[in-house]
Amino acid sequence: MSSQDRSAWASIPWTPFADGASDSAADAGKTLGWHKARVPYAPGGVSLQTLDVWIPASADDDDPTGAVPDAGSLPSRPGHWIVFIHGGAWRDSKISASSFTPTATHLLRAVAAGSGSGTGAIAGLASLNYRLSPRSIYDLLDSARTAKHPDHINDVLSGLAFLQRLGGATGTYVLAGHSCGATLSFQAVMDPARWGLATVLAAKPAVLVGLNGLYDLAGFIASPPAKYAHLREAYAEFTRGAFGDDESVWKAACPATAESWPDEWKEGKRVVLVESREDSLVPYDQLEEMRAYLRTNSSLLVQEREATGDHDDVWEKGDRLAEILQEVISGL
Ligand SMILES: N[C@@H](CC(=O)c1ccccc1NC=O)C(=O)O
Repeated sequence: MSSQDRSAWASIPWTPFADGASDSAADAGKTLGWHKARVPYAPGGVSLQTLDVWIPASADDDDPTGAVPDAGSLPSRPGHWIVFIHGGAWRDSKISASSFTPTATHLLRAVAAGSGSGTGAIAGLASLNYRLSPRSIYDLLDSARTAKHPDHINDVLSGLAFLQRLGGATGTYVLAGHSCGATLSFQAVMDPARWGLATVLAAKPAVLVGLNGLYDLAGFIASPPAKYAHLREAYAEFTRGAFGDDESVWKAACPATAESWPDEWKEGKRVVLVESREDSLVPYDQLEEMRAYLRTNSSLLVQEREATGDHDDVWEKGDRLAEILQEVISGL
């Protein structure tokens, strides 16, 4: 860890993470853990090159007078890390790392209730921001919103590497991503040289969890399923916005069309694909294509889990996502 890493980490204090929405009045306001919001992970970086971290309260922290962890420390807990990458078509500034908050609440509540200890223990949670592509010309005035592939994946890898230098997300950890965040999760286990990058991770994740993911943009744009045909222009617009006009770049970047990448993921154990049949923005076909690719091109264990509701419900509610992540963690 460099002194630059140390001061970036220490620049954000730990704050108590309280149970804001517990059904049980007795639990409301209970400290579930400690939270750091928007920690800068890139030296001299912009507002979106930041990450959030949550650490479960330990038994010692139950004392209401228990001291807040030192801003320079990353308290160590037994168990596994989960890292989340949000979606929003590489451009929606209303969606950020904080979209993991409902899920983090459910997970840390389970830890506090004792159902998340032992084999299913959680060492920490992280959620990454990354620079976005412009949605309109006005966004070009904001240096956090002028990203073009591979800037998004570059930021994701930089955030992960930073967290690992601090001692988080080491060992056997889980990387989960929603929508274009699922695309980014799969890109994160490919050789960074594919993107002309040299970012070194201490370890890649052992499990990927793709939620309502985008896995083949060129295929969707060429022939969208009938019920989603009205979205073709929207897909073409955000795909060009993120990757440019060259279709071969889209194919090389998407995990269901990029060639023979599973060989580059030595740590890979398992892929969990989650999709809702009620998703009005991403068709189930994307999951099916990803599953077929993995069955043909890898010996990874591929599992499918259903979610309900529309595209964003899975992270807006967070209960089903927490359940899936707990199941994944207890299988490690
Ligand atoms: N609200 C988004 C739309 C969006 O996120 C989206 C639309 C269609 C398919 C996938 C999407 N998001 C994936 O990250 C936007 O502003 O473009």
